[in-house]
Amino acid sequence: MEGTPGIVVTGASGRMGQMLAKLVMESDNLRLVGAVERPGSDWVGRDLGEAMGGPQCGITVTDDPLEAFAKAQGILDFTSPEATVQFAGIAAQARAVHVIGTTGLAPEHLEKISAAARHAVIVRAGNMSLGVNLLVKLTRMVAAALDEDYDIEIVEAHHNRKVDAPSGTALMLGEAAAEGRGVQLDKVRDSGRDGITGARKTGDIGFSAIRGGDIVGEHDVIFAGDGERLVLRHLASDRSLFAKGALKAVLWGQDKKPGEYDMLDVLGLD
Ligand SMILES: NC(=O)C1=CN([C@@H]2O[C@H](COP(=O)(O)OP(=O)(O)OC[C@H]3O[C@@H](n4cnc5c(N)ncnc54)[C@H](O)[C@@H]3O)[C@@H](O)[C@H]2O)C=CC1
Ligand SMILES: O=C(O)C1=N[C@H](C(=O)O)C[C@H](O)C1
Repeated sequence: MEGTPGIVVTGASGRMGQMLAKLVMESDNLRLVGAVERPGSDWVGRDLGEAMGGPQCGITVTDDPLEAFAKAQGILDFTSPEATVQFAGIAAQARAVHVIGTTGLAPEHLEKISAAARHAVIVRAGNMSLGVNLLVKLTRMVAAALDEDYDIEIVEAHHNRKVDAPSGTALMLGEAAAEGRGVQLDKVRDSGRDGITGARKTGDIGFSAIRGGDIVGEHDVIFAGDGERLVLRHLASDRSLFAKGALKAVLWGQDKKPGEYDMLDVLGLD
């Protein structure tokens, strides 16, 4: 195990954090060297393995990312936009590969992440699964092949704890559809219809979000024309799918030049 990249998992008590920590501990290619939680979390100061309901693993959860990142070659980060921006700066100082799965990032967050990527490798994607990244490519292709007679609607469904909408994946798919059509998404985006909205505008890309129960993540890209409808669909039924993609990304990034990358780069799909 010596010589394999040392990994810190942030948001270690979260749904993704726990999944990532478990997979890194099971990995032959990566070594877990730290776990970070927000100040005030009752996991801080506890052994991570025990806090996850298993045997001790010798990693104490900390709320000090500076100290934790200093000994890491990779950071797996599925937290919140504010935390991710802070972590991007610290990971860049440590020259650690920063894999960002966090969604709900606003333009001001993205700007700061881009600044950090001048000094270190950042891999960021709203969805780290192979299936969704293939769907991104298919969406771009179909949107380029069909004209505006086909209305594009993106429908996503997630668990009832999700805090952002549309999902990061839905936005990736929307960007791909807009690219295929040769337009800018922010000019044609239509999210959250309610009330007397008026008829649909030709060329808009619509977004709808369903929240309920324990749905892991489902996405449909609908191309609705007169007399026919084409639906591209991805259904995730296990979060380990995303975590496996993140582990692949942190290994891939180890020998890359500083810059911003995505999962299409990691998976060789671009
Ligand atoms: N890109 C992808 O493939 C995927 C992305 N996600 C995204 O990952 C993020 C997290 O999702 P979940 O794990 O479901 O949420 P969660 O709420 O279960 O976990 C987030 C964790 O981050 C921690 N956190 C917040 N601020 C922090 C700070 N300053 N320092 C350290 N820890 C901090 C929270 O305490 C919490 O434990 C969301 O933005 C979600 O959309 C989720 C699944 C897949
Ligand atoms: O919050 C989640 O759970 C998920 N978030 C990502 C998103 O916003 O698209 C990826 C996945 O769908 C699960």
